Amino acid sequence: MNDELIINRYRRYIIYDVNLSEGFNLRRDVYMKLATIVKELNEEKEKWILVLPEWTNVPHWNISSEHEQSSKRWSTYFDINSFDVPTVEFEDFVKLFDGNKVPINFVLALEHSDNFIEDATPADILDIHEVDITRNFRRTINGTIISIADDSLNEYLLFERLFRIRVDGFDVILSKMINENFLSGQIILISNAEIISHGQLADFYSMKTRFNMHIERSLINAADTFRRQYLSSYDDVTNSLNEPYLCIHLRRGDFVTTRSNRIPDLDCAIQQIRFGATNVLDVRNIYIATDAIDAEYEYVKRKLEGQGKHNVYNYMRDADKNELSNWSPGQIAMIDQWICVNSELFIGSMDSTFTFRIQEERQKYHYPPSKTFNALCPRCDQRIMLKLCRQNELWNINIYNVKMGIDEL
Ligand SMILES: C[C@@H]1O[C@H](OP(=O)(O)OP(=O)(O)OC[C@H]2O[C@@H](n3cnc4c(=O)[nH]c(N)nc43)[C@H](O)[C@@H]2O)[C@@H](O)[C@H](O)[C@@H]1O
Repeated sequence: MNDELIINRYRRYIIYDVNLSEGFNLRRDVYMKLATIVKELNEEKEKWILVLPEWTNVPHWNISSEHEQSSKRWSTYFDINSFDVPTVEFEDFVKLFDGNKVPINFVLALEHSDNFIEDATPADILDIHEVDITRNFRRTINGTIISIADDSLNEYLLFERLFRIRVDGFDVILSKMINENFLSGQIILISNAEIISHGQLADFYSMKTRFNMHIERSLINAADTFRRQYLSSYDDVTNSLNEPYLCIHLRRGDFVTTRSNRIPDLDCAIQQIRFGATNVLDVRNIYIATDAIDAEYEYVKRKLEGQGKHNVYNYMRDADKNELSNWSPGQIAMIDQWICVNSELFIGSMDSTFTFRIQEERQKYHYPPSKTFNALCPRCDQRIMLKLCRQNELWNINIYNVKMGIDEL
């Protein structure tokens, strides 16, 4: 970090929070939107620093007390020095204020507008209006004021002025709005930041942001060690022991009930995985990243290994128990992701942001789209598969994200 951006309480800061029901991988996406805003703002004279919100109350994570503190920090999952905007972790930011609450000059509380405007301009931002902070923030039992998306911020922040902003606004519009209306503030909180749309998904800023978001080194090392040990996968592809492997992201958990029409049942998944490992790749090793319960995972493994042609692995089930105790659920999820990033062929789960982040990482390392943007088809009924999955007969590499410029198989 150059001198100009040295973190101190006199610089300008953007803090944001996200609806707490959003999971880890969607929140990662929200960071990318905020990073784009900060980059836009930093094209002007002022230098803004992005405060990285703590990973608190992440759904699906059951954090043990041993990992509680570290699991909140971004540096536990990412090499934050690789980020291409100036950032500070929330915990470190708060420390700059010597135990006092941090004064937030403006809270910009985002709300969805009724009309989504495809080509919105700053003039299309509806209803920027100031509201009485005491009436619009809920009060806790002891009378203090809490923020809109994340109650826990109340402990550290002191809110001065609140604006409700009804917008389906793109990242670029928000940076213009801040420049035009809120530059008198030194610290701004954008609440419910998940509402911001990616205005420039394919443009230089956000692709660069994505590509500069490197996974934390010790997680990569753990994944790489596992790859070598169990999957015979080496970064040096000239190594004579190197073998390709298939990676599946088999999303179960809440998707079994909330998205049952978007994921296959286990037998249908097994059918597709077997086809991928035998007909598409002809590989021995299959890695399954999954949030499945043990009984489901064991069933899939038993069926796939039953014919004696394939071996199935999963970090949480196969890694050394001492090593496993080092990691929290979020870190194990990142290890799973990195193993999938490095597979010869990846097949994910529809609608899962966990899958999307793997696909983006693979793009970064130039894996062919045809081996990256695939998802398990929800049904194995041949008629439906033909309709949904664009591939012949039984197999179905589903070109999932055509917008990303995917080639045909
Ligand atoms: C539609 C939305 O989808 C969102 O899920 P989705 O995008 O898959 O992705 P995430 O929001 O990250 O939530 C998935 C979480 O479940 C765990 N998980 C899922 N798949 C795996 C896996 O393969 N390995 C490991 N180790 N962990 C996994 C992990 O903790 C991860 O952060 C949900 O968070 C929302 O509640 C909502 O349902």
